[in-house]
Amino acid sequence: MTPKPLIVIPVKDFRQAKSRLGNTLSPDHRSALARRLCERTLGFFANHFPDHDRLVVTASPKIARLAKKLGAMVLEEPQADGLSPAAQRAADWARQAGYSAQLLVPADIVELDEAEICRLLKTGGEGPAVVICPASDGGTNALLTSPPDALPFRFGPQSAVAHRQAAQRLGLSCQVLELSRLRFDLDTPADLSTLDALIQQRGAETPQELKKLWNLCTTPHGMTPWTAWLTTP
Ligand SMILES: Nc1nc2c(ncn2[C@@H]2O[C@H](COP(=O)(O)OP(=O)(O)OP(=O)(O)O)[C@@H](O)[C@H]2O)c(=O)[nH]1
Ligand SMILES: O=C(O)[C@H](O)COP(=O)(O)O
Repeated sequence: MTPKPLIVIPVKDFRQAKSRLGNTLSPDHRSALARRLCERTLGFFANHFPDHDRLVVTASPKIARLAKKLGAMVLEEPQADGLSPAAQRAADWARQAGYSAQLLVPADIVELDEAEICRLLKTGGEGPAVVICPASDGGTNALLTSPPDALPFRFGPQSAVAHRQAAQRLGLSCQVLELSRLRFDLDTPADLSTLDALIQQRGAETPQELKKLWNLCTTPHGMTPWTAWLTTP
């Protein structure tokens, strides 16, 4: 058995990603944003958790190449059928490969924090267990399952509650861990406003990476893409 949890990162084709930003960002901006978020996620785990294997689940050959370049293994899915099927596919693979647990993290967290992930990985304990990290919108922004396929995946609206209920129905040890950085993923125009407010609030203390992320949402001319997008014939 491999004692360290497998880090599972599901990534759908960048051109299909961030559809909830479709009325705000142009397709090119959305794709570039999704790619940058994915690169940062893979780079974060490669740099801070090199002793944990990483597995990217994707149907995109382009993302598979990117994942391998950034040190991750790749589990190809025939098509993007949704986050829960992708998570289940990973859990089945992880179980068969001998991993005792898996930590699924979406590739759109704005600020991954090493101390938070260390705390998450230390939670859970022995035996079948689930640790849920809720997103600010009630989703699940990290899910630690031991064994990997300990429970059915219920990603979607209010999935943090759905996962807790599924764990309780199965009599699994279940902890809900609120982590302030991990709660914030970039899905909606309101999340873009939150990112902008975060940058304004931090001012000179703003990490360069956050500024780069924000710059990806604006045109070279400093206009916001929604202006450019709406005025594009
Ligand atoms: N492999 C795989 N990953 C997925 C799939 N659907 C979503 N994801 C990934 O799961 C994470 C959370 O995605 P969502 O926020 O639900 O989807 P999104 O594409 O980022 O945004 P929307 O298109 O607005 O739903 C991201 O890393 C996505 O790339 C899928 O069908 N297959
Ligand atoms: O809980 C979920 O379904 C995933 O984290 C995705 O949620 P999101 O679409 O709100 O990011």
